[in-house]
Amino acid sequence: MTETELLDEARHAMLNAYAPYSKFCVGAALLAEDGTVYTGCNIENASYGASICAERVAIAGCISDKKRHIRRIAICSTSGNETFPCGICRQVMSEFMDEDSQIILETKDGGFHVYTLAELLPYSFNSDSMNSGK
Ligand SMILES: O=c1ccn([C@H]2C[C@H](O)[C@@H](CO)O2)c(=O)[nH]1
Ligand SMILES: [Zn+2]
Repeated sequence: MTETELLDEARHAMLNAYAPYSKFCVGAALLAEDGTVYTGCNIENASYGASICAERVAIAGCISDKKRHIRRIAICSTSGNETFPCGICRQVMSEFMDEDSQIILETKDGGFHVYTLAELLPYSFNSDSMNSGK
């Protein structure tokens, strides 16, 4: 599954976004350890704080299918430019992705830019943080 193929899946998932409040539609597609692709769209709520991002919807599908390792994730949105994942999504990604795993963002020209998780979330809090004092 290439970067472009994964972005195509994300773009397709974006069509299902439920975003009546922000009107900002996001799609995400991730590649699990076994090569399965999981997709997600943002799902908003009248109680705004109950909304969930596309990335976490995709991750929830993957984890509830008992795949615990994510190789890469692609994200696109109606902004037509790079949509960086929010802080909560970066933290959730860090639970299931390696520091050097790829986050693929669609760019304005229809291309993409690849970041590593470490670039987007340096010095992350993880399970090692809790064990380091023992
Ligand atoms: O990376 C992002 C950034 C924002 N959103 C959603 C949350 C909300 O529904 C809308 C506006 O913030 O976009 C995502 O799904 N992923
Ligand atoms: Zn998010």
